[in-house]
Amino acid sequence: MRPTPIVVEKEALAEAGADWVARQLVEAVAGGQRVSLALSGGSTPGPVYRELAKRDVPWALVDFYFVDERFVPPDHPESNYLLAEEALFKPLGVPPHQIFRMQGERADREQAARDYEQLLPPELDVVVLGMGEDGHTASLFPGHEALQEKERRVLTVVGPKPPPWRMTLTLPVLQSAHQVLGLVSGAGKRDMVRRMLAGEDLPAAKVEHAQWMMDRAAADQDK
Ligand SMILES: O=C(O)[C@H](O)[C@@H](O)[C@H](O)[C@H](O)COP(=O)(O)O
Repeated sequence: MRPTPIVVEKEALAEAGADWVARQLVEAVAGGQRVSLALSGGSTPGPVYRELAKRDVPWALVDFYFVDERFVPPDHPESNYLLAEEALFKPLGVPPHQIFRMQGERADREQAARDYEQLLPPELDVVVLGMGEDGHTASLFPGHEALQEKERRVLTVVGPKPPPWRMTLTLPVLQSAHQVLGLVSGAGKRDMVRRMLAGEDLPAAKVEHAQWMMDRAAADQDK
């Protein structure tokens, strides 16, 4: 399914993004059933989440998941959980049982990913994605083998964007989601958006940088 671009002024992105997510959530819970919302990290979604926290949504029916997480503790400045906690969970007073956190603090990264797979619903209802200047989304980087994964629903990866070690939903999960919002802001991403909308293959994401990150991650692991 091809994405439908919605172009707004940068200052209007938070409002437009919050309106879109709130609308999907309200429609999804119409019959009183629970709805799943999966959140990305990075710098773009924070203002959207803060605006979303002001919207009139039956939040008691929303279960919060994560698109990806860096392998850092949940109180680390680079944690995607911390971003969502400060912008959304705390303002809304979301109870812990509605939050399905990727456990980035765990030493056994592979087991943490497999455990998260068990928490995921068969299909996610609403997913918020970002996009890097290299075209990555979630922690799925152009040229990375994780993009070829067809079976696993959650993988650990080493990415070229630090922090290196991450846990990420895979394409099958993102592609089976009912509603997906891609939040993209900044002139530096314009060409990547154009290439993506044109269906072009994106160039591999700075593999040498990724190699450096892998070497460092391996060295960290050996400590
Ligand atoms: O954990 C992450 O880094 C995000 O999930 C990632 O996929 C993000 O959406 C892009 O890197 C864009 O990040 P910015 O919004 O900071 O440009």
